[in-house]
Amino acid sequence: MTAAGFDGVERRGLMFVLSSPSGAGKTTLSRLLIERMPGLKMSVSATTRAMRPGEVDGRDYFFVDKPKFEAMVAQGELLEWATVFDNRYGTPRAPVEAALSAGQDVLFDIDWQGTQQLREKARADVVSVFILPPSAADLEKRLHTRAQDSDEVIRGRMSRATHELSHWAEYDYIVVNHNVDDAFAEVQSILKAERLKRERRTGLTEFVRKLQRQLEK
Ligand SMILES: Nc1ncnc2c1ncn2[C@@H]1O[C@H](COP(=O)(O)OP(=O)(O)OP(=O)(O)O)[C@@H](O)[C@H]1O
Ligand SMILES: Nc1nc2c(ncn2[C@@H]2O[C@H](COP(=O)(O)O)[C@@H](O)[C@H]2O)c(=O)[nH]1
Repeated sequence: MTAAGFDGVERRGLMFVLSSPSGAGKTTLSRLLIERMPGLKMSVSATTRAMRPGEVDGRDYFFVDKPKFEAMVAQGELLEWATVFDNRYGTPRAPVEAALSAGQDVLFDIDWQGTQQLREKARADVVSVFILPPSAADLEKRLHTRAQDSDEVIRGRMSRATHELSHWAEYDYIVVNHNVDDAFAEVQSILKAERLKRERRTGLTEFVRKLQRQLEK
């Protein structure tokens, strides 16, 4: 689970988690992170929810039916899973383990239940960020502007937002998504700083020893 960092110091890969009430901007920020941060791989979840217009199976989600999802759970194929808005969502284990072993960081767009499960499994390697919308009105507007869910689905997501919000204090960082550029810059800074944390830079001792040997010459 180690990778050469950009500066040549080996480090452990990390699991970078974004959570928020539906519509606050996780998907938007995740896409930007994947585009602009080398060494970061998106975890593609499995879900039983219906595909939205424009979504692609295997890119946005693995769309599966309930029996298939239950089989994945039974066979231990999911690192975490939860029921959200009456649908099941879960993180396939194998791609995450493969990415971490290959020295990549992994990005998760999952809810608070999944985040709790990841934390229980790998506390030291999970960095979690909760995204807040600037206001309830903005949140509702964003869900409508996205234009991918029915009014009934949007009402359901808005009524669940309070419960989602109640988990904000479990997260390492809180970002208010007023505008995408600023929120992206903040999330990017968090990832950059976490990549530099001493505890996960397993190659530091060796790196510093080498420096000392050079200095002693
Ligand atoms: N800062 C922002 N200002 C205005 N609109 C935004 C902002 N961030 C995201 N949006 C828009 O809000 C909508 C919802 O964003 P997005 O799909 O990223 O939310 P999400 O948190 O991933 O939602 P879900 O949990 O339902 O998947 C999208 O149409 C997106 O373009
Ligand atoms: N615990 C998990 N939650 C997940 C996963 N994949 C997505 N999600 C969360 O579900 C809701 C709804 O997503 P949507 O795409 O239907 O709008 C959102 O909060 C996601 O973060 C997962 O694998 N595990």
